Formats: sequence, structure tokens, C-alpha cells
Amino acid sequence: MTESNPSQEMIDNEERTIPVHLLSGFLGSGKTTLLNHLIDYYKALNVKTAVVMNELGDVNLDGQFIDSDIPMAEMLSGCICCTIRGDLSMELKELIEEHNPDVVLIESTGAANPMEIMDAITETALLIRVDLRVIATVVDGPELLERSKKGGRTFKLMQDQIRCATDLIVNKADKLNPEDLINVQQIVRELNAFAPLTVTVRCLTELSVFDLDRDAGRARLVDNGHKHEPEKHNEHGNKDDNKQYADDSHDHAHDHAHDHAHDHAHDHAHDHHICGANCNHDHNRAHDHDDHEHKDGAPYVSHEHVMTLTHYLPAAIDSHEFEALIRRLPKEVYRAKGIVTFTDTNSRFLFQYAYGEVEFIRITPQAKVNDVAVFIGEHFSKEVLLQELKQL
Ligand SMILES: Nc1nc2c(ncn2[C@@H]2O[C@H](COP(=O)(O)OP(=O)(O)OP(=O)(O)O)[C@@H](O)[C@H]2O)c(=O)[nH]1
Repeated sequence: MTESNPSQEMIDNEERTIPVHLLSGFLGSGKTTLLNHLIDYYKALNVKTAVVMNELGDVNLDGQFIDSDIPMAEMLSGCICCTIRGDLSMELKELIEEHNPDVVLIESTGAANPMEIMDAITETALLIRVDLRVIATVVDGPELLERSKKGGRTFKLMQDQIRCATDLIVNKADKLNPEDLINVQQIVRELNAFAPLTVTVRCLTELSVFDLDRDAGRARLVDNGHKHEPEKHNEHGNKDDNKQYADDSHDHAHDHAHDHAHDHAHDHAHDHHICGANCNHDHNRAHDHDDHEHKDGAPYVSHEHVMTLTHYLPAAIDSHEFEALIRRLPKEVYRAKGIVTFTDTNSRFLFQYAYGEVEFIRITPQAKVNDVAVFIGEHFSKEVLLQELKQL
């Protein structure tokens, strides 16, 4: 980041602790959009950034559009909060040792329970000096509102993600009328009264909360025991909010760490545990075995109901037929993305689908990329969808 003589740099590298920021939020909420803003932000500040991207599917489409200068670890075909959680520590360690970044950004899958990832990052701290700083949860405003009316497991997961945040971004404000926007903020505030909250369109916001010279261990310092009155908070998250955190957390951090160690079902490195706002209560619930299942040997899995279909398209397809297929996707498919080549145009397209809205972006890949479509949802028929895709 700053110029120094080589021997000083060696000492610094040996001793320094690498800040890690976790980007959480439900499928399609805008995590990659935020990640891209952050990469640009750090680039402008001359901060060397490394990225860990996690996808449930077999391909990392979002990663293909990240500057090739950015060191990146891709963790595919599973979720770092459960099935491939054990790999996160090693991936992080290798990434840091190989590239010596100033900061690491982890984008989790939208189905991930951030508390489990926090534990995994904490385990990494046993291997290498990392410090979880910001847990930014991107909230899909319209989707949260919809899910809050229905309840269910997906809503519970969204609640977990909001509760654990040190910073909240209520995104897709362009799709909410003023009344609904207030309702969404109320839901979020009831779940997490602590974290600074910013309302955004395409995650465009001031990013100083991610500055590296801010207080270390911020995520750890957030108090969980007391709720502040929502009206005391600036909805746009200014520095006063952050000061409030540090002051409050000081009094209660110990209590929380103690409670947590007792409540947690797994035997992780609790001395190092890092938690965000309100995690204390939620941990008890999150580990409630009546609600959730454990896989053999794997830690708690909060999203077994989430399923993916990855289909490589063998040839170019008709754009109208494809768009029609996307538009009639069952509501159980809430996220789809991929790269397609159309017979009726000369270009390739990245497509993004989230909750009924589809977007096509013309692309010119620099490297060889396959035509592929990934679908994520709950209990949809993979066979039916596959059949439709093959008929294109
Ligand atoms: N209308 C609208 N669309 C948005 C906004 N932010 C992001 N999107 C779109 O929503 C889709 C998903 O955005 P991503 O940033 O890829 O979301 P994500 O959370 O990384 O998605 P996953 O990796 O699948 O979990 C894309 O088509 C974005 O262009 C917003 O504020 N408003």
C-alpha cells in the first residue's frame, strides 16, 4: 500500500494481520455488484485486493468478469458455510501466502449462513493472521418484503444474514415504492438495530466503512446483548453509528463470547469467535435441530432445500426461445445466470435472472468461456427444466 524499504516490508508482512471482509446476502441481492464496486474502490486507493468467490454451482460466472490482476480463489460446487467449509481456511491461507494482499473480500453464496462462515474464518485465524472486519449483508429489498409475508426457511436464512451484519445495504430501492421501502427498513431494523443501514440502487454507496485504517476487529466488537432504539440510528450509516458500536461492544463483548461458547453446538475455536449484531440469540435458534438437519460429518446445513442445475449449452440457441424459457421459469427458481450465444445475433450475452427480472448484457470474453446456464431455487423439477433446455 505504501512505499517502504524491502527489509521493513518483510517484517511488516510477517507481523501484519490481513483484514477480511465478508459479503453476505441472499441469492441475487447484489453481492457481486458490491464486490465490483469494492474492487474499483480499493484499486483507486492502491490497495492490493484478493477475492474468494463461492458458488453453489460448478461454474463461477461472476468471477470471469473480475479483472485478471485480482488474485482469486474460486470455491465451487458447494457452500463455504457447510459442504466445503473445511476448505475455506486452506484456500484463504494459500491465497494470502501466495499473493500477500492488503485485504481479502469473501463473497459467499446467497444460500450461506454467515455465522458458519464466521466460524470458518475464525478457524483460519489459527493458521494465519486474518481479522474479520466487515460483514456486509446486501438485502434484496423487494424480495425480503415478499418473503416476510410468507415466512418459511428462506426468510429465516435472510433473517440470519441480516442479524449477523455489521453493515447493512438495503438494495434494489428502485423496485420499491416509498411505503414499501419504509416497511423493508423496519423489518431490517427489527432484526438488527445496530448496523449502519444504507439504502441503495445497484449497491452504489459510500464505501469508507471498508477502509483499512478503521478500527481492527470491528465485527468482533459488535455487542449482541442490547438493542438500541432504531430512531437513534442514522439510516445512512455515518461515523457516529460506528462509534456507538465500539463503545457499546466494549462493555458486553466478553459476556457474548461466553454465552456463545456455551450455546454453540460445534466445538470450534470459540476463543476467537467473531460475531455480528444479535448473533447471540440467533445462534441458539440456528442450531435448533428440530428445524434443521445435519449431514454426516458436516456442520449445520441451513439451506438443504436450495438446489442448483448447471447445464452446458452445446450450441448457439435462438434468443426468443431462450427468453421465453426464462420468463416462464417456475417461481421456485429464483436465480439463474449464464453465458449464451444466440443464433440470431453475432454476440454472446451474459444473462442474469433474479425473481422475475431478466437482464442480458453483451459481452466479449477475453478468454475461452463455455456457454452455460445455472439455475438456483427450491424444489423445482430439474428434469423438466433440463428437457426444456435441451429442446432449445
Ligand atoms: N433493479 C435492480 N437490479 C439490481 C440491483 N442491484 C443488482 N441488480 C441486478 O440483480 C442481479 C443480481 O445481482 P448480483 O450482484 O449478481 O447479485 P448476487 O447477490 O451476487 O447474486 P448471486 O451470486 O447469485 O447470489 C443482476 O442482474 C444485477 O444487475 C438494483 O439495485 N436494482
